[in-house]
Amino acid sequence: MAPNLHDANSVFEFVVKEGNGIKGLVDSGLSKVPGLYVQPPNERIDKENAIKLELPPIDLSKLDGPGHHEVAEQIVRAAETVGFFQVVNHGVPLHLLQSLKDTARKFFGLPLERKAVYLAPSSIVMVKKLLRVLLENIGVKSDDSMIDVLIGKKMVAMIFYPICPNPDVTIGIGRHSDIGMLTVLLQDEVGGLYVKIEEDMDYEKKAKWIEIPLVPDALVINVADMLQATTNTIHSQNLKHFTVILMALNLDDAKSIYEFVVTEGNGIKGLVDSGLSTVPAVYVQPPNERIHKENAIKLELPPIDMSKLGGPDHDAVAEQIVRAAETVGFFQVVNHGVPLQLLESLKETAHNFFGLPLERKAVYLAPVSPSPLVKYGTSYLPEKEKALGWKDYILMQYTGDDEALRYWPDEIKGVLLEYVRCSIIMVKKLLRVLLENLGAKPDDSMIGVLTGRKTLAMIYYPTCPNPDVTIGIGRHSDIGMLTVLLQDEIGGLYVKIEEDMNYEKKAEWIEIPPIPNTLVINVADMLQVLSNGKYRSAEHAVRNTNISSRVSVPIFTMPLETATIAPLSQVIEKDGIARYKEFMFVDYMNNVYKNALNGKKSLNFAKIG
Ligand SMILES: O=C(O)CCC(=O)C(=O)O
Ligand SMILES: [Fe+2]
Repeated sequence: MAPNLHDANSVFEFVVKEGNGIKGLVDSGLSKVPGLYVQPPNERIDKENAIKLELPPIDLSKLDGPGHHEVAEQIVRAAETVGFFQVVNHGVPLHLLQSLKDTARKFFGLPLERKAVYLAPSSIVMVKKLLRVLLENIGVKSDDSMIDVLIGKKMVAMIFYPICPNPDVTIGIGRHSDIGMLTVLLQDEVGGLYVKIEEDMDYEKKAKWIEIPLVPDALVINVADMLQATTNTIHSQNLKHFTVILMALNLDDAKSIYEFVVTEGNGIKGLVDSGLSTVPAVYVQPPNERIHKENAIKLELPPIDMSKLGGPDHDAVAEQIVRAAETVGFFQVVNHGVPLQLLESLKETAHNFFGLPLERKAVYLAPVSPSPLVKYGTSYLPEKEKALGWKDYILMQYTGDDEALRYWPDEIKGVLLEYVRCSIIMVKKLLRVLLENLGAKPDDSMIGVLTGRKTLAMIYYPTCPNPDVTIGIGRHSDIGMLTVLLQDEIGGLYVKIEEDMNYEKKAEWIEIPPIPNTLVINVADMLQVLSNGKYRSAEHAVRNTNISSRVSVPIFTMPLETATIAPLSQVIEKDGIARYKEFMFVDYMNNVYKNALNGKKSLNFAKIG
């Protein structure tokens, strides 16, 4: 129902209370602005009284080079005079600016609950640089923590100015200054942003306004109240306001979600933090990929006591390990040699890491990571997966302590190194038991080759508003030898039941329940191949929950890339047939990594027949 345009109450009700906005008003087909929107003459902007800002855009790329002083001087001059300037080569990707404008237009056509906003990390980096220059100029040595305080609060907005039938009498936003430190603004190609000329601005012409002209690819920066105050009273402690460019996130637009989550590296955590209440369509799994809790039973195998290996109960414990590897392919271990205190720190460290500001994690995104050993991301192969997984991760290759200390993120490397050191001892013991049972006589060098490659991960599964339709990690088997997994108390790890598993009940999944102080161990593909299929590299997946976020910390032990893998001769002899061919591990790995996760299809590469 369109409002009666002569009745201010009815207009107010329609635009403000019902939330139709000015857009709703324009869409209802009005030809003249309602009285409520007519500004008193002195609040209007007369275009005749305006001049254009003549300051050329400032090239921020020069800030890090020999031109630093000159550019810094330009920034300072602009901040001291007009208080507005424009920047190019600002580090915010240009395609992002375009998609921001596109999304902004679509955005206002969407129902309210489908709107979410996020900060482009690159814009924060730029603001920090500008602020540093401006503070240095007034003699303030700013450190990271001071800058973080000054821009601790970030507000984003997206503003839509509908076409106006009488632009001479209306105002989009009335005269004001911004309250924060610095404002970053992206304007589109329509124009209309004016700065009021003050007497001390030294403009010859008797103009009232300076128009900020349109410069392609530029961002507009303006000094806000706190920076003006800061230049006088820098020690004041309550300076925490700052406004920054926003990015609009259209939750129905798969491309925009992908850019936000994957390309910019906000991850699912960023998505959840932006306050969404339903899962975007790209995360909704086809029904047959979901885990139905009703179809699951709990693993009833008690945890295996690793401390008994080598003692009088050795054979009984070895037997438990072998049985578990032959049946479910998953088991849990206690007295595993990894200090319990370390398990707690690992979980806490994982939560802390994913809680870091985006800039600290996004440096490890694959295209920019300082080392191929470290990779931060969300789905493993997002460009190939039909529906994306509801998780974020950081992956690290272990190639030795020195490289780990040098390249792994500072916040996590200490605990992870200790974890891999203690775990590998246990993995080697398990492997020895499992290989000896097959009739092999594994020496240290064989065990060394088979576990030569180690990949660690910290995985973060954010709370999910619709856990019944998403998947944290889709069905897959691990590719290496044995996986060690620390899971927290939330649960969600499920193993797929196969026909030959001999479960009486008609269940589809076995849940691996969290048990304090234990580690989960599972057989991976290479061990299935070596055993000629005797040990089961089980298909597994992770379900999300809407109760809490979950973390897990796996170590994937694998053969060296150059290792030749084939069923052990002792087993072939006994079986009378080889079920898998001989191949180099690197070829197997490359084949898996080029495809999206797909149950146990990975093993087809090695199958004979
Ligand atoms: O997080 C988990 O519980 C399992 C993770 C997993 O299966 C994997 O990363 O391969
Ligand atoms: Fe796995």
